Amino acid sequence: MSQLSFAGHTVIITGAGGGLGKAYSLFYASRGANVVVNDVSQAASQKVVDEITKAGGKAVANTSSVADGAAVIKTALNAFGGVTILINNAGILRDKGFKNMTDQEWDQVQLVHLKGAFSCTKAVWPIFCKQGFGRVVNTASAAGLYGNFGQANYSAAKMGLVAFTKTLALEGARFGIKAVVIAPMAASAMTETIMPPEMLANLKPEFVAPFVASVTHPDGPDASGKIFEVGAGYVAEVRWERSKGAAFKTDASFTPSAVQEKWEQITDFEHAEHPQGLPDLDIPGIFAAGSKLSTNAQASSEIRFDGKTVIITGAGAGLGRAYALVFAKLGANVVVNDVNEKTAKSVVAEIAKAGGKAVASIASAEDGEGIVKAALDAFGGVHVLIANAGVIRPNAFAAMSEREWDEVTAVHLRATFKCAKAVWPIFQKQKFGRIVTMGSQAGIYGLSGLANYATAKAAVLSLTRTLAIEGRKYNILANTVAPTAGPLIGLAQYRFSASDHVDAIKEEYIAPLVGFLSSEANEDTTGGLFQVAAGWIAQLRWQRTGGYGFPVNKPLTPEAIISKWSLITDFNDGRATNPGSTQEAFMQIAENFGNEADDSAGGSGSNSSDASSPYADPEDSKLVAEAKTKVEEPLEYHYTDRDVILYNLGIGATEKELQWTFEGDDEFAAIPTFGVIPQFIASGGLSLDWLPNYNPAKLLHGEQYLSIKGPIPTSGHFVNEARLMEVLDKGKAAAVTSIVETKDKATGKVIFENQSTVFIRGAGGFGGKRVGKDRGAASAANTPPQRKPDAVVEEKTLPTQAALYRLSGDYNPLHILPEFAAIGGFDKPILHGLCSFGISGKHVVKTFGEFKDIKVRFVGVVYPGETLVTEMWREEDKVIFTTKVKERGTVVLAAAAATLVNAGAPKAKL
Ligand SMILES: CCCCCCC[C@@H](O)CC(=O)SCCNC(=O)CCNC(=O)[C@H](O)C(C)(C)COP(=O)(O)OP(=O)(O)OC[C@H]1O[C@@H](n2cnc3c(N)ncnc32)[C@H](O)[C@@H]1OP(=O)(O)O
Repeated sequence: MSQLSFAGHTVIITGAGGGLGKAYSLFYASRGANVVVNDVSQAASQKVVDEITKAGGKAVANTSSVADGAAVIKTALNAFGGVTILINNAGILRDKGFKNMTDQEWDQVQLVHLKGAFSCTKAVWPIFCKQGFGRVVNTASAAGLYGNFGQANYSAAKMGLVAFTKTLALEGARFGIKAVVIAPMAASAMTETIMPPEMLANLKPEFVAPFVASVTHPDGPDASGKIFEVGAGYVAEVRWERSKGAAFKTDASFTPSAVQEKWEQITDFEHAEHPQGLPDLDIPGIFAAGSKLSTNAQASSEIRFDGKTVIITGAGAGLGRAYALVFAKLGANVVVNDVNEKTAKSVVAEIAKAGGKAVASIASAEDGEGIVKAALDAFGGVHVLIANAGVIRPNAFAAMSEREWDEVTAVHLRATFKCAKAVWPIFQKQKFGRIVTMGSQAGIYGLSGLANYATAKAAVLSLTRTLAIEGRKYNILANTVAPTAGPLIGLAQYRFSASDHVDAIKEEYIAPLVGFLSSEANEDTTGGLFQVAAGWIAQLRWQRTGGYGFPVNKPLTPEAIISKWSLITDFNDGRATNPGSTQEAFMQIAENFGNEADDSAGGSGSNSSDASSPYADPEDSKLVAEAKTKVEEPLEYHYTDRDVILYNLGIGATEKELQWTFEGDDEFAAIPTFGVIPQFIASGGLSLDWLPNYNPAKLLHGEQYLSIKGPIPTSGHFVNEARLMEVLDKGKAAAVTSIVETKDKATGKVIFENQSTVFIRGAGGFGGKRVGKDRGAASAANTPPQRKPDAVVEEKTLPTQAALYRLSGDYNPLHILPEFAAIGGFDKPILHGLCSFGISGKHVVKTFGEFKDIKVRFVGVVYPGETLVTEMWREEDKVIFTTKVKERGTVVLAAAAATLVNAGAPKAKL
């Protein structure tokens, strides 16, 4: 297709001074658009504007807060006379564990993300409606979709924007307005801490901008109301998936215990459905089917709440009242919160009359502390929070006032936050707590006329998910229930006119689910979202298409995205998944790291120089020959006693071995295998992304050879010179050997030579040679002789061994991050090859004395905590050895040997 042009369009991009916003600005400008670069930083926005104008584009800066949308839009009107596209991108982070999150940290995040998107969209809306064209892109996040530890505020805001977008799409359709929401994955503070730089390079904002351009162009695909995850060249669509659920007879046997009894059926996704909007339920049909069922079976022990105190906000009427009555009937002490004193007190009286225990708490639901105090004063504790309070201020988005927006978000969202905050320390301390929050179908699917309500309800959902994540280890379980009940909400959602249906949407049909989720009988359901109506309960989860991974070594374009649209949006091709957490979602994106186009090999040649490599080989393919010519900058390594001790400890030296762990010892020294440490930044940093299908998670250390050419100082300043030495094509895998010379910076004397081979699974098949050259001791087969070993040393590694060893410089997440290890194909993080190498090398030193070189092949993985058994055979000046894992009886180090310094004087200090 021909290049999409944005000539004649004016695009407003908020938060455009850096990162994604900047990438969007540059991209739109490069395609002919007028760009308004909004950022509160004058310097940052002006810099982007300058960059655009210098390149011949058109842009102006705006520095207003996004909460003042009118001021942002005014700049577009003044400079360009109109606006056609709005990208709500501005955002801030105030990450904090929930326990320590302040009101201010909560409010600031909501202000920028939610109120900012509302305000800017409100300001463009009448213009879009009038001109019959408009595009809005809102920025969510994986944290919003799945919840994320330490981001209760951010997750909530981001998920709020999902339902906001869906509602805009519904309301905008008849005006030619389309709204799309993306969850971009781009390099951020979060990923920086867990990803090596070569992985971060995959998360460039330039992989997101073309997607945004594609869905905002008038000729782009219709993605209105849809959700996409975008990053690292990977694009996939996300939608809700709902279990078929379970039906109940709506008589007195519809209890929390009846819900427990059918839990498996409720959460069975075998015949899942994919409703995309409202009305999605045949409420009268569901109700009629339920009434034909026989009495509901009950779980073996009845769910009761004796001795438990339950806070219910907004409990003076409707759903809250129904919950209060059920909890009281089941033995709970109930705190009936409501702003309306009369109704709250009448519910308390109703409970008392039936022999139950309840007190009223007359307060705004935002007064979490006050409500909790009422519970403590009356009952001395609190165990369950049902965050139910809500108001409804329906209005078309075009007419919705700021006040209507603020009131709804305050009562639904801020109040839920405040009440959860108030119960949290109590729940944490007593290691028990149940939280049920109220979602809504409007929050799931969006709903015309309820932009404020839908947004707040979706935000509550992700706040709850984050509470579930953070609360799990304290036995605090948090779930969201999306009820269809009550004349107000139920009828608003289903637009029933006939009063016949009022029976089907009774509030008491929601309470049994809320009761089960709040009970001790619920031992592990947390972070869930349930739809419930008229005697039917189902669970929802996300479903994501298999998506499409674009090559990461080529600039991504909107045209390329459009050409793969059917793959990006196909939920039925057998590749769809159900990510359940931000980490899982990220793993799928990370699989695209290293996805390179075949024709890229040796591509622009920008990395190569004409200099030939000392390791050039006529049998090398062009790809390998070019890679070998690259000359790396020398890398310095500076270390002290402390680094030596840390390394020695990392390979199992003990407090009794003072020569290795106490800098004041007369014989204080590095264990000789320390020689692999100074060079690691150089060999480990060699770029391998020129290999086809290179994926760092699939890299394993294959072999190591270390030659010690001078005494090892206990502190020093070295320089490393690294080269690519050999690249072998092992069919499915590539084996790449580098050589590094480590010299003393002051004297230039070579101290160590290392040859390291890495084995990259899935990166073979590029047509290189298969068998390497004889590299002497570095590639020797070192077959053990046919006799029993001369010495055997056994050592149990620590479960924390990899966590400790990595501090010596190999921060590869494979050794610490379960998600990353999973991408590599392992159940859990594995031990560094060089850690096992060091431990076995230490066994050789302790048994036979110092060595001047050592070589191993890593033939099996070791898990931290396993026992290593080094079997050694003395053969003249060599010690040949094999290392096994005792627990599994597998060989992990083979073809291994060390050449002794003083072959005549074996030292047996075991
Ligand atoms: C300091 C420098 C930078 C280093 C960066 C390192 C970063 C670190 O953080 C990473 C790590 O520490 S990873 C942990 C340590 N390593 C391991 O645990 C790997 C253990 N080994 C294995 O799993 C397999 O042997 C495995 C997977 C390696 C091979 O198993 P298979 O695929 O079953 O191989 P196989 O069929 O037996 O052989 C295929 C061809 O490959 C050659 N080969 C096998 N093992 C090799 C190895 N370890 N190293 C090099 N080549 C190896 C075989 O000879 C065979 O070649 P050919 O087909 O020509 O005969």
